[in-house]
Amino acid sequence: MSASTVPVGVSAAAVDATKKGERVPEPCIVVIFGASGDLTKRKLLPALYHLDQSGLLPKDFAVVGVARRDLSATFGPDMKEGILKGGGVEENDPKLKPFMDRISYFATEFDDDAGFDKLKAHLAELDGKFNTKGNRLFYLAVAPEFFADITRRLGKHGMASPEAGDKHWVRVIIEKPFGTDLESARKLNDEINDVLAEDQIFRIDHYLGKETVQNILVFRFGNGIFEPVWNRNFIDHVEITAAESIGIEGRGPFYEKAGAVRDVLQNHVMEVLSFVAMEPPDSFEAEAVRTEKLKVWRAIEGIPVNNTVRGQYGPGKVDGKDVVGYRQEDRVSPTSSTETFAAIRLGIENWRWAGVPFYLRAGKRLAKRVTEVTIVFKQPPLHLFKSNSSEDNIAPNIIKMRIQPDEGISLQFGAKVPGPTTNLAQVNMAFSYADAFGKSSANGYERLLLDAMLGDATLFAHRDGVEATWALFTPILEAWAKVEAKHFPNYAAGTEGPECADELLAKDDRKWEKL
Ligand SMILES: NC(=O)C1=CN([C@@H]2O[C@H](COP(=O)(O)OP(=O)(O)OC[C@H]3O[C@@H](n4cnc5c(N)ncnc54)[C@H](OP(=O)(O)O)[C@@H]3O)[C@@H](O)[C@H]2O)C=CC1
Ligand SMILES: O=C1O[C@H](COP(=O)(O)O)[C@@H](O)[C@H](O)[C@H]1O
Repeated sequence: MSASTVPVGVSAAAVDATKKGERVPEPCIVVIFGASGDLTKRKLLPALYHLDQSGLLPKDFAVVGVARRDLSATFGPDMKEGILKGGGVEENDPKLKPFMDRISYFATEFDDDAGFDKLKAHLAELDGKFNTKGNRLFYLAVAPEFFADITRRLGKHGMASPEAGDKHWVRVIIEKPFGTDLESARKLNDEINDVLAEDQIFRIDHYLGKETVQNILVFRFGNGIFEPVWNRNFIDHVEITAAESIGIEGRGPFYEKAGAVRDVLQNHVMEVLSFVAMEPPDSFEAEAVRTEKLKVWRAIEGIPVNNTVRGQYGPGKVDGKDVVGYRQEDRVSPTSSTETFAAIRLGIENWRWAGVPFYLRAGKRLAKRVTEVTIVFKQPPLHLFKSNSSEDNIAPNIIKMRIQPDEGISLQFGAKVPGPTTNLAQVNMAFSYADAFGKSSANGYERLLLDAMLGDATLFAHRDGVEATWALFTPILEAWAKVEAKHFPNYAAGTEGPECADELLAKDDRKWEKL
């Protein structure tokens, strides 16, 4: 298959590796708990389909969706619709029917022991039909309160480890949020480790599946020119933004308990931060990468609450349309104190980063969807040239790593304006993923599902890492919980966020990048 015929959603390199036999998983059944949910339909099934389309799934393979309602009649068509819409797939794609034929639905309550016994028997039957050899990848695409219970039941009903003497494997992918604070994360880790060995557990953060997030490591460690300046001697400060223009998309009960810190900052943004700040690992193996990430999180000094701000959106306009405020969203309290925006300033106390502030922000219903890392460099020691604009003289060099949308990397630098005087203006050198490699409809789950089937945990969270990030955010959440958010709502939907976020940077004489 040439690069131009690689199906959307999967990289040409992955397909090449498969052709060489390097990355084809063993036969297996993927069992998705929460199969009637939003995540399964919008992300997981399209991702599995992209893998199948590219020949990255084993020939002997099946998917079983598990949820409580009897959906046997509607599950197939419903999932097919998800694949067509979410996967950029044509209805007449010849690979669609054979893929759909390998998907089935199984109804049980998650606390029904008889249901789990029947599920075990059902999977054994499918092993016979699809030659899947007893290998299982369980995916817990369910609300966090079910993670421990389902795992316990898998153990109780003999599904958490391969049958005695078998060479087969059982792995479990667990969705986020992994706990709601340090104590609950520790408890959850203990409960899950009671049943599963650490190498069976795949705590997923779909940001790590994004090509542009992985590319942070490639940019830094796969090139010779960036790493020498990637430190406190050259970098003034770092900004990481995860801004969304969408609201809570009908997930009121979930979001009321979560908020921007638990939903995005503690996990997605901290994962990105670890890639930006970590030391080069000894190898690109799970243990080595996780060790370096953990060192970053552990080197972060406690974040004082006055280095944090929170916000909640009120009514406003997004993309020219009126939208309601958070407190008016379906199944949200009209007096809710849940933050839909959070920003923090933190410092990493190690040799590389001492004295360099990192500013992180995440929020919903902002002016634009943009996830981006901005590295702002120090000024040259002397300004020799005049600028065409008053701003340019003080404009620093900036590397922007755009995670989404318009994925790419740009470098801002000063250039001579053509003409008889030596004046300077800021220009951009830009790399665009779409221009270089073509557009992709991958959603981040393709790579992670494939890695889990292969038993490669490099891009998954380890228990120590989850606890280290919770240790940083738990005191903030506790402090916020003690003080009523009387100022909520404090930003209008469709804007740059609350004023207090600007004030956080103004204290340091800095400004956020405009969204
Ligand atoms: N949606 C997203 O974009 C993202 C979601 N996540 C995480 O993924 C997980 C799932 O999210 P999402 O798909 O949105 O959730 P949904 O609420 O859409 O789906 C929940 C699923 O769990 C099933 N379920 C709930 N209670 C029971 C029960 N007692 N017995 C059996 N089945 C039950 C539901 O089945 P039924 O329909 O039969 O009630 C449904 O299939 C969450 O942890 C979330 O944080 C992470 C990143 C993004
Ligand atoms: O985990 C989550 O992530 C999404 C944002 O993911 P993205 O890939 O679209 O950037 C967020 O909308 C959601 O609230 C959160 O649960």
